[in-house]
Amino acid sequence: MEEDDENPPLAVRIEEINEDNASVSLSQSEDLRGTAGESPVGVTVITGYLGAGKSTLVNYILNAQHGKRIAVILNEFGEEIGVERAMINEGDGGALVEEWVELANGCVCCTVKHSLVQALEQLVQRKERLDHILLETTGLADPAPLASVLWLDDQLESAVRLDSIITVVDAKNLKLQLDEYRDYASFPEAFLQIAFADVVILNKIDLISREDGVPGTSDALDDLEKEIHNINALATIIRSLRCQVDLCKILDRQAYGAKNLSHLEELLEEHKSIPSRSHHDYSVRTFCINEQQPVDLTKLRSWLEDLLWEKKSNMDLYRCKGVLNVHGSDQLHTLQAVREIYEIVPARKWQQKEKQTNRIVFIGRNLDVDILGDSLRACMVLT
Ligand SMILES: Nc1nc2c(ncn2[C@@H]2O[C@H](COP(=O)(O)OP(=O)(O)OP(=O)(O)O)[C@@H](O)[C@H]2O)c(=O)[nH]1
Repeated sequence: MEEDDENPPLAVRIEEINEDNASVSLSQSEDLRGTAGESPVGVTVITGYLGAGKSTLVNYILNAQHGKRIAVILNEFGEEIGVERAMINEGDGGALVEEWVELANGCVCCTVKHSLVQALEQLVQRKERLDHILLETTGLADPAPLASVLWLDDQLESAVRLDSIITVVDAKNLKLQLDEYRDYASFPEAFLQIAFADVVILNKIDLISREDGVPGTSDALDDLEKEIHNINALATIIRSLRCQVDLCKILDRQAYGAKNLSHLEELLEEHKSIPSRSHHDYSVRTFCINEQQPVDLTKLRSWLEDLLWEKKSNMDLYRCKGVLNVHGSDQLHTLQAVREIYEIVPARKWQQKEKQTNRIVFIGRNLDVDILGDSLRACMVLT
C-alpha cells in the first residue's frame, strides 16, 4: 500500500479462516524470515484484563513524540473491532500508524496463529521499514500462544522478534479479580497475564487514594505491587495514570534471547532470595533455585522437557528464566522458557572471578520446590 499522509491507511481485515485450514503448523512462520542484515522488528504484546487500559496505552504510544514508525495489530472479538478502531487515535503526534491489521476471529489460539503470521508478514514486507509492532490482545487472551508464534520465529532468523509482554492492570479492580479465583484450581486470565508479563503497568492509580485524599500514593498501591511480585517476581512494575509511562521502559526491552543478558542477570541477582516453600503451592507463584554444581546439558534438557512437555508432577510451569553452569563449557548459558517452548544458548564466557552457578527462576502454578530442586540436582555432574 502506498503511503499517503492525507489519507490515513485503512484497516486490512484478515479473512476468517475455516476449520479445515485452522490448525496451521508453526513452520508457516518460515514466511516471516528476515532479509539478511536487517535486524528483526520488535513486537510488543499488550495484554490485560477487560477495561484495564490497553487501548489507552496503545493510544499513548502512538501519540508520543518518538518518531518511530509503529504498526498496530488488534486481536479483538469480532463485534468489538469497530469500537476499538474508533477509540484509537491514528498517530497525530509523531507516530505514524502505517496500517491496521485486525485479527477478526477471537483470541489468539491455534486458529488465529495463521492470521497472525499473515498479518505480521504483511507488515514486514512493506516497502517502508517499520520500527516496531504493537499487538493488542483481547482482554480474555492467554498470552502464551502468542509468545510461541513470535519466539519460534526468532530461531528461524525471522523478520520479527518478540520484544516483551506488557500487561496492563487496573489498580482499582485487580485485587478483586485475583481474590475471586485465588483458591480455585483454575485460574483466570488475570493471573496468567501477570505470570507472563515482562512489564506490568499498574494503571488507574488516580482511583486509589490515601485517606487524606492524595491520589496515587496509597499504601494500597504498595500492597498491589507486592501481590503482583508474589505472582511474578521478575516483572518490572510501572505505576501509571492513563498509561502515561516512559516509553524507554516499555519499548525495545529485548526481554527474550541472550542479547539482553545484563538485564537478565540483574533480575536474577535481585530475586535470588525469593523464598522457597517446602510444600506444594497451588497458587501462581515465583520460585528461584540456586545450585552451583555444573549440569549435564543433555540431562537438563530432558528434565526441562519432562516438566514443560510431560507436565511431570502436575506442575504448571508458565515461565522460566535463568543462567546455567554447563559441564564442559566455559560459557555461561541462558535459559528462557515460555510454556512448552524453551531455549538454552551460550551467551558469553564466564569471567575469572565470577561464581559459576545455575540460577533458575520459575513462574507457575502447583510448583513443588522440593521436587524441582531434587530433579535439577539429578542433572548435575559431581566434580
Ligand atoms: N480513572 C482512570 N481511567 C482510566 C485510566 N486509564 C484508562 N482509563 C479509562 O478506562 C476505560 C477503559 O480503558 P481502555 O483503554 O479502553 O481499556 P482496554 O483494556 O483497552 O479495554 P477492553 O478493550 O475493553 O479490554 C476508558 O474509559 C479509559 O478512559 C486511568 O489511569 N484512570
